[in-house]
Amino acid sequence: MRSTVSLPSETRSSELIRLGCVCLAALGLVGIGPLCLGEYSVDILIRSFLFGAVAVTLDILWGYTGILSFGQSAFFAIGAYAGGLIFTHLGLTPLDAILAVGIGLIVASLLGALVGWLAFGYGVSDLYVSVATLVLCVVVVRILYAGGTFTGSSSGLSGFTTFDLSMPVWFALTGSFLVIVAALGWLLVHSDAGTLFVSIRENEQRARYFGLATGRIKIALFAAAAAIAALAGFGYASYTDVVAPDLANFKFGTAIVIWVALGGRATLLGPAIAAVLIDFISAYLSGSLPFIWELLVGVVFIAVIVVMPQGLGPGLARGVRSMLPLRSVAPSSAAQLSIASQPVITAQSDHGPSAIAVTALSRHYGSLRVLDDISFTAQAGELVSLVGPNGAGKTTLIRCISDGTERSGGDVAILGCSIGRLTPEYCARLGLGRKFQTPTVFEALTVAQSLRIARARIDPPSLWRRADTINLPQAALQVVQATGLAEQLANPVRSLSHGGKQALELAMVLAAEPRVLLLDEPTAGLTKAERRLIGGILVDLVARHRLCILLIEHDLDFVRQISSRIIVLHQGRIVLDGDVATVVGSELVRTIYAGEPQAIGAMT
Ligand SMILES: Nc1ncnc2c1ncn2[C@@H]1O[C@H](COP(=O)(O)OP(=O)(O)OP(=O)(O)O)[C@@H](O)[C@H]1O
Repeated sequence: MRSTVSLPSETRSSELIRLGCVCLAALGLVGIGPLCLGEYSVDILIRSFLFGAVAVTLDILWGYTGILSFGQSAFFAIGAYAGGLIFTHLGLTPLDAILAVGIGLIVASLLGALVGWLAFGYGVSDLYVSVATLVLCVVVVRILYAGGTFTGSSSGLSGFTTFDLSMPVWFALTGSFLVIVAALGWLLVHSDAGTLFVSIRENEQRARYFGLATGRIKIALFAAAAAIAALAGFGYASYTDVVAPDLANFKFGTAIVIWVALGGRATLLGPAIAAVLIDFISAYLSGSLPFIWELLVGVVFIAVIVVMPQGLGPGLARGVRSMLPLRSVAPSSAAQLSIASQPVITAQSDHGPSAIAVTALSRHYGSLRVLDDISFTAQAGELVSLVGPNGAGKTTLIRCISDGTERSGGDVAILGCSIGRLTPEYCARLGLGRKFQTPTVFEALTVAQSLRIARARIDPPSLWRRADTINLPQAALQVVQATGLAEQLANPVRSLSHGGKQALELAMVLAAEPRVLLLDEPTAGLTKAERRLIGGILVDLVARHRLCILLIEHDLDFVRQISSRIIVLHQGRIVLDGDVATVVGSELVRTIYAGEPQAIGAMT
């Protein structure tokens, strides 16, 4: 059975109305700006608006998705040089202009995809992304220097013929560009796809274990951000008719990072405003205080980071909210649960391939052999408990079953398919669900958003819409309802208790509709009643839906009540594999647990 969790939908429409009002107000300001401002201010702001748009792209990358890039300057320069080079060497026909925009967009997005592919390779730390983008800036600057008369080398290109537009028109064009980029960015980050970006920032590993190809998502996002930065760069070259290698410099790249940090990460509007204001003020200061203006900007940056580590945006937003009687977002209690009768977890045949088949599996860290010659199978309709003393290798075994890159030797097959060297997201796509030992959740998301992310592979998220319902399988809904999560759908996950997070992770794993479940101590931290309930749900999943569950538990009483079979692991080897009565009555198990009297008590 699949159930539908309905969420308050009026929130989205009121948000869209507010966005429309803000955009109209911003466009109004852009319209009247040249009438109120002096020529110098208009000149600076035309440039600042373009920088503001680039800051928005970096905020989506860094603030929302956790990708700290210093390379937006390089993409900005690529767009600028595409314009500069075409206008210098070819001319300014409409075809030339289209060619320049096209080349800028294509080169920037392809290079973005390439750098993303290199930077987001698995096993690579987040720091590598920042280093890779710094290197990108250096490489682009060196290429521009090496271009000789073609790129103008260190002097760049200037004085090329460009669009003959008045300052008010440029002001309207670049201002509207900023408003459009910010509005589209807002729609994106407030859509289900935006929630997916935040889930990657919060806990990429968890997202991957839901079968989400986070590397590909980040590459696509990085390439799109590169393209928009290039478009802004093209606008810059077209307006100023000057391009220089400094545009690609990591100094400019770092300035964009500072704008975002000052404006407030993951606020979108904050970085846009900060970029415009700082560039505008800097232009004035650099004229009147040529030797110390950079120092002043640095001091302000440090002061803001110390006083408001989250930047100016969130503080300003709080101030505005406290002054204006804005309607608050509908509370979680407004969410309704309804059930649609539709079979989702299909009953599995007992005659197919084994749900889990592990053959001669080994895992060693250097000379330390943690797992040795592990072989067993588990069928659909079996609840196999994996027990053993601390350090026996239970978690390592689950890791090797759910991630093809983990094991040192042997083979693992899920539902008849060998996982080979598949990474967790592709193992998950074979029908595998994994719950981690400690609650592994998305702290900054709400309970409802977390459940939606767990379903993202099955119900792909929209790039601009936020769904007002979540389809959940019956088992996930049962966990949500029985553990009180249903009343906390709009609450942030970080506000949940340890037990609440445990229950949420289990509900998320079940929401992804796995056919093979790997559960590492799923009831740790739950109350006795909740444990009973979870036990009942697991038994039901196995009995009615013929799922296969491999469960690690230290509470052997719990194990005895729900298991159809028990595997005992000791010092990285399987020492016993049998039904509950055989294992409980085993002298060998008593000996293994000799140091743990409580466990023996529970087994007997
Ligand atoms: N990345 C690693 N590098 C080195 N040794 C590791 C690594 N991961 C696990 N080990 C070692 O492997 C052994 C088994 O660890 P594992 O966590 O699988 O045991 P466990 O049976 O799950 O224990 P527990 O019940 O306490 O969770 C331990 O001795 C541990 O120190």
